[in-house]
Amino acid sequence: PFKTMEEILKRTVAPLPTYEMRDKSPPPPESSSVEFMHFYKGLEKEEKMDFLDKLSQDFGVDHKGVSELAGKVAETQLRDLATVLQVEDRLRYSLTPRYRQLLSHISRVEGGVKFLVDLRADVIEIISSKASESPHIRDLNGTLKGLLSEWFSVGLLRLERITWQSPCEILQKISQYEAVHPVRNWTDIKRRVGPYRRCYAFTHASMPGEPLVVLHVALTEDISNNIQAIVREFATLDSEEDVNKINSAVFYSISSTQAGLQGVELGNYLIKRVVRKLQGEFPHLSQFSSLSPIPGFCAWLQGLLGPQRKEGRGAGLLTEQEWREVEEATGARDTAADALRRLLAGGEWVRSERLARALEPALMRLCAWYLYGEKRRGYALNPVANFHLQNGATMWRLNWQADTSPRGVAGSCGVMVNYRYFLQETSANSAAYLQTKAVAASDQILGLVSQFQKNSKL
Ligand SMILES: CC(C)(COP(=O)(O)OP(=O)(O)O)[C@@H](O)C(=O)NCCC(N)=O
Repeated sequence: PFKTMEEILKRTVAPLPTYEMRDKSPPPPESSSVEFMHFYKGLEKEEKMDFLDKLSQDFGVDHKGVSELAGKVAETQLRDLATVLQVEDRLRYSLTPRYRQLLSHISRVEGGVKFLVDLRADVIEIISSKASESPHIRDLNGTLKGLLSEWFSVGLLRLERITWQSPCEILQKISQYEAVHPVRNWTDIKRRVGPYRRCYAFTHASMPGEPLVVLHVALTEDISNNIQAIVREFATLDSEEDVNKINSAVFYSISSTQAGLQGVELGNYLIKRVVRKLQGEFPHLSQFSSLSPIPGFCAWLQGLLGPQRKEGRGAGLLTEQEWREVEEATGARDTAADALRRLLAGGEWVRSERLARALEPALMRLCAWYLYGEKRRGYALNPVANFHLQNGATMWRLNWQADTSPRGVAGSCGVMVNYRYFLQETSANSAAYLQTKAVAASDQILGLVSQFQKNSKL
C-alpha cells in the first residue's frame, strides 16, 4: 500500500541514540536502508525534492538540544578540563544530523555508495536550480559531501590506464563521457588510446567498472598549440618507440562523470597522479600542460558588442585602425560593432585570410582579458581557467587558430589556452589563487592584458 513520506522517513531514519548509548546501541536493520533507497528511487523528480526537504528539515539536527548544550559549555568554561571536554563532546554529538547515521549505513549496502552519489547529484541540482532555498538542504549537501570526500579520498581510488585492450564497455563509457572533444567513432577512440597517447581514469571498489573521472593525454615533442593535430582521425602507424619525441605531456581533455562528486576535486588529484605516473615511465619528461578550450569567450564578446551597449565602438574593444579594417572588410552598412557581432556569429571570418589577420591582435587581447581579468566572486569567470588555477597551474600561452572546428570557432573564436603545470610552483600558486585570488600568468598573457587595458574603457 502507498505509504506517506512521513511514515517512510519515521520508519527508516532511526532516531539518534542518546549520548550515553551512542556506542552501545545496535545499528538500524539493513532493511531500513534498503527500504529508504527503494522508496526514493520510486519517486518522481518533484517528489524527490519534497522528500529531501522533509528529510533534511525534520530528521536533521535537534537545534533546541544544541542551544541548551551550548549554554552548558559556556557555564562550565571555568570548571576543570575533563568536565569542559565532556560537555564539548556532548555538544559535538548533538550537532550530528539524525539522517547522517542512515546515510552512513546505506553506504554499507550493495550499491549504496552509488545511490548516495546520485542522491547528492539530486541535491546539487535542487540547490543550483534554486528549486528550494532551504538551508537544511544545503546542510544535507554538506553532510553528503563530507561522507563522500572520505570514501573517495585518493588512497581509496584506483588509477586505471585505458588502452585498446581494455574491455569494450569501458571504452564505450570513455567515449560517451568525453565532454570536451566528442568521440566520433571507433577509429577516433582507438587513436586516443593509441601510440603517443595516454588515457587514465580513477575507479572505486564501490562502483566497479565506472570511471569516475577521465583524463586524456597526448605525449608530444613540444607543448601543443592546436587540438586538430591531437584528435585528428588517422592513427600513426609507428608504434611508440621514439621516446626522444616525447618531452611534453599535454592534457587535452578531462571529464568527471559523477555529478554527485562535484567538489571532491577528483580531477585535480587525477592530474597530479598521472604526472607522477608519466614521470616514472618517461624520466626525462619535463613539460606538463593542458591544451584547454575557452568556453564562453565568444558569448562574452558578443555581449560587449550588443546593440544595447551604448559604448559600442567607443568601448575601446578595437583600435580605430581595426574598426576601419572591419568596416572595409565587411562593407559595414550599419555600425562596425554590429558588423563585428555578425561576423563572429557567423564564423566564416576564420577562412578569410584578410579578416583573420585583421582580427587576430584584437581577439587575442580580448581573450587574454576575458581569461585573466573577468571575474566571478573574485575568481576567474571562465570555469576551465578557474579549475586549472585552483590546481596551481599557470595561465601560460594563448594559441591563435588552435581549434578551427565549428565548435571551436563558435565557442572561442578558435583560440585555445595552455595552462602550464610548473611542478615546483603548483602548490604555492594554488594557495595564492585560493587565498588572494592571484592569477599566475606568463609574460605573453600579461603583455596581452596590458595592451587590452591601454585601449579599453571597460
Ligand atoms: C573539469 C572537471 C573535470 C573538474 O572536476 P573535479 O576535479 O571533480 O572538480 P570539482 O568538481 O571537484 O571542483 C569537471 O568540472 C568537468 O568534468 N567539467 C566539464 C568538462 C570540462 N573539462 O570542462
